[in-house]
Formats: sequence, structure tokens, C-alpha cells
Amino acid sequence: MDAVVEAAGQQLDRLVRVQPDFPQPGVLFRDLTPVLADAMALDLLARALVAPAPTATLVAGIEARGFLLGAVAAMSLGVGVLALRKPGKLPGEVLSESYDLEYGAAALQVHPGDVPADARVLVIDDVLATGGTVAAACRLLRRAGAEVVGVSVAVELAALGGRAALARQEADVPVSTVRAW
Ligand SMILES: O=P(O)(O)OC[C@H]1O[C@H](OP(=O)(O)OP(=O)(O)O)[C@H](O)[C@@H]1O
Ligand SMILES: Nc1ncnc2[nH]cnc12
Repeated sequence: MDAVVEAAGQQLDRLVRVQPDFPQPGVLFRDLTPVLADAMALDLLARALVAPAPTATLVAGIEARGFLLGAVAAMSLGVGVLALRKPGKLPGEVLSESYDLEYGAAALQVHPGDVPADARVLVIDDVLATGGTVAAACRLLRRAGAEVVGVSVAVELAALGGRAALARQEADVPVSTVRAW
């Protein structure tokens, strides 16, 4: 599987669009939409993302970009995908977790009833920056009764320290990234 991860990493090197000063001055934005639009890159990335957690029984995709990768990754593992949504999108009773990120603040929500009691969940997203988003996802899933077996992200922005921040908050969750820049 290391060969798949390396091949997917090469596709990220080739296709990720780097945009200075977006969505606000000072942020160097990594846009994965060209990767998603390339069939070979998308297939490799889906397989690389699930490689670290082959026994997961459910994938959790984080709104919005994590939805796209989470869905294809879940298909490649043969499991379902759980949508972790931003506020105001899910009807009925929800659990919520707030967090800060590089360019603002946000929250994630889930229906507790959508998480099976024995779920072994792999959290998937496109970018690990400060780590606030995936840490909130882990807290949310645990409150819903799930076991978080891993976090798998396409691109890690190493200078923003997300991996260390996540280790401080969620020390027992293995974190895998296809490429660290
Ligand atoms: O590690 P962090 O500092 O928390 O940042 C990473 C998050 O930032 C981006 O999402 P964003 O909130 O911009 O939402 P989007 O997917 O709806 O564009 C990205 O898709 C990650 O979810
Ligand atoms: N620099 C960045 N590029 C893309 N997504 C991000 N999420 C947080 N920071 C980001």
C-alpha cells in the first residue's frame, strides 16, 4: 500500500492549485479541486486515504471538501459515509462541536442516531492545517458513541502544527497524511 500512497502523493504534487491570499490576505490556500476532477488521481487518493485503516466500518467526511473525498474513500473501502455538517444543515436533534481554523471559526454537527453503537470510524478531510477541524470531528464522534480508529487527510500543512495540536487533544488517534508540505 505504500506504493499507492506515494503514487497519490505524486498526483497531489502535480495537481493541487496553490493560491496566495485566499480566502483572506496572508493565507496560502491549497485547492484540491483539480485533483478531484482527475479520474486517476481521485482513484489513487481514495485508496491511499483508507489504506491506514482497513478495518474501519464507517467513514466520516467533513463538510464541505471532506464530503467529496470521504464518499469516494468509503466506496473504495466498501463502507458507508457519515456527513459531519456545518450548523443549520441537519434537522432534528444534533450534537455540536465548535472550533477555530486558519481563517475563522466554525462548528460541526451530527445526528447521534446516525452513528451505530459499535462504529469504528475513519475521519477523512482534504487539508490538515491548524488541526481544529479534525479535532472537533473526533470529539463529536466520540460523544455520539463511536470509536475513532484514525484520521486520514490528503494534505498536511506542516508549518501550521495541526498534527501536534491533534496529538495534544486526541493523543490516541492515529493521523495519516498522504503529503506533508
Ligand atoms: O486544520 P484546520 O485549521 O481546522 O483547517 C482545515 C479545514 O479547513 C478547510 O475547510 P473550511 O472550513 O475552509 O471549509 P470548506 O471545506 O467548506 O471549504 C479544510 O477543508 C479543512 O476542513
Ligand atoms: N491554507 C489552507 N488551504 C486549504 N485549506 C485550508 N484550511 C485551512 N487552511 C487552509
